[in-house]
Amino acid sequence: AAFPKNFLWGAATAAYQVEGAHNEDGKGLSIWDVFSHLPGTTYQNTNGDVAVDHYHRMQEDVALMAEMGLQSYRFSISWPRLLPNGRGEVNEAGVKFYSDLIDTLLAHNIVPMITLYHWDLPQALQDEGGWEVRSTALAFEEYARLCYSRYGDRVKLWATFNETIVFIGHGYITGSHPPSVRDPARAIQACHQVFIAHALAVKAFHEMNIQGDIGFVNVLQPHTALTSSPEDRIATELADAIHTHWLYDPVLKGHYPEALLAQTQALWDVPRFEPGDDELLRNNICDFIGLNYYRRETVVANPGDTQIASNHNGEPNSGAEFGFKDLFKFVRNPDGVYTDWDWEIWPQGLTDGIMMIKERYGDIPMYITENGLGAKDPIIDGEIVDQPRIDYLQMHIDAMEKAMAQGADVRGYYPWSFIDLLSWLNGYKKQYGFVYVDHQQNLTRKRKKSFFWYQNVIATRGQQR
Ligand SMILES: C[C@@]1(C(=O)O)OC[C@H]2O[C@@H](O)[C@H](O)[C@@H](O)[C@H]2O1
Repeated sequence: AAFPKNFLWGAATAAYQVEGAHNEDGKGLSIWDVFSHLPGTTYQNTNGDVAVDHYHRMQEDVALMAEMGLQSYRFSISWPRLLPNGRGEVNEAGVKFYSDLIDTLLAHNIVPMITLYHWDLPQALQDEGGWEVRSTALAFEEYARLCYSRYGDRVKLWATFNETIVFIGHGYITGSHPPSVRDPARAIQACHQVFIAHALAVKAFHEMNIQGDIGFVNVLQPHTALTSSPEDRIATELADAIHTHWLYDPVLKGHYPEALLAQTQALWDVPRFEPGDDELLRNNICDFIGLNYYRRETVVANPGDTQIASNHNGEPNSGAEFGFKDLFKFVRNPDGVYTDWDWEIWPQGLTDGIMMIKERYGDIPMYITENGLGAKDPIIDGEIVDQPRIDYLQMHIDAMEKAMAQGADVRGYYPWSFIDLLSWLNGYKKQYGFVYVDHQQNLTRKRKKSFFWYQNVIATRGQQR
């Protein structure tokens, strides 16, 4: 099945990982600006102070996107760049940066897709309690309304949050992300406030009559039991319930999965609802779902403690799998093929995952908002020969096409990432980009082999790959 004419061939980034200029032109600090400066929190003490300096090189970077023929670009807005204190006073220089980015994209016929929250909460709001308190959700609505009012005339594709499982899971369960809490009950309550923030932003989107679509971006993570034992099968069902049903149902069905909700409220009396929360969730369903696919996980029952997997490089495996005490944990599939960061390469999981979402949520429009290979790319005679990335992406485009042939309404593909960027915990060794950044040469950009490969995929609308 050829890809439809209006299918969007894109690529993705996130503000904290590319922009730098962490305290320039009036920007406030985010929790990542603060956390990454704490000793030992990130690999090699890397941080986003400069990142790959996209803030000062935006025109050059968009020109590279245009040269590639990119039809869409998914980026996130740094909340504290617009609202240094999280709410109230607007930093007009920050508003202008994204307005210029949007105008430059449109001038090159590149469709912008905005992610409002890609983990960089204003530190000022964290100081008030962060995602655990309702006032942060209200501040998020104010921030969303500001973005709609300033960019809603030109941007048609909006997503509220990126990967709750990562910023809540690592922020409140493993503690490897800010605010470094390890308490599942607090995690569930924080996650509830995020769902409310999302619903308030969707409600505002409708009230302001913004022309376009608004959605949510989650990790798409199929689970396979290591053995057919009852324990492993139950553990796998629990992994599906927590990683998929709990995180997708509130934004696609408008409520939590009942059985699991009863368990969390019996166990920890969370999530605690405020009056009106039910209606907010029920009345603000997404127009689309963004799916970030990287890997499948193999599951066993977990008699032990919560674990954090790390890769065999010994680095903290950002986005690392974690087990839930006495519930389930992820283990290596003995027959699996793995990346250097211990993520199983399993393209069939993209087909299966898309069809699982279609099965559970019906004909919801979907975008593959992230998919990519994190690797240390080979450099041969000065050329970045990232053939493993080309092979990975080609297999996953095939897998996506298979799901579309089975009737899934997939509307775009955004490989992670347009350009090599700062990995939250893994510094710069873990590269994902079509464009290389030379940290020994003042962050000079260099086209990788995959840049030209993807240029041709786009030019042939997916026929050649
Ligand atoms: C944890 C990790 C990684 O570093 O590999 O997973 C894949 C990708 O997901 C994105 O949402 C993050 O913004 C980006 O930094 C990457 O993060």
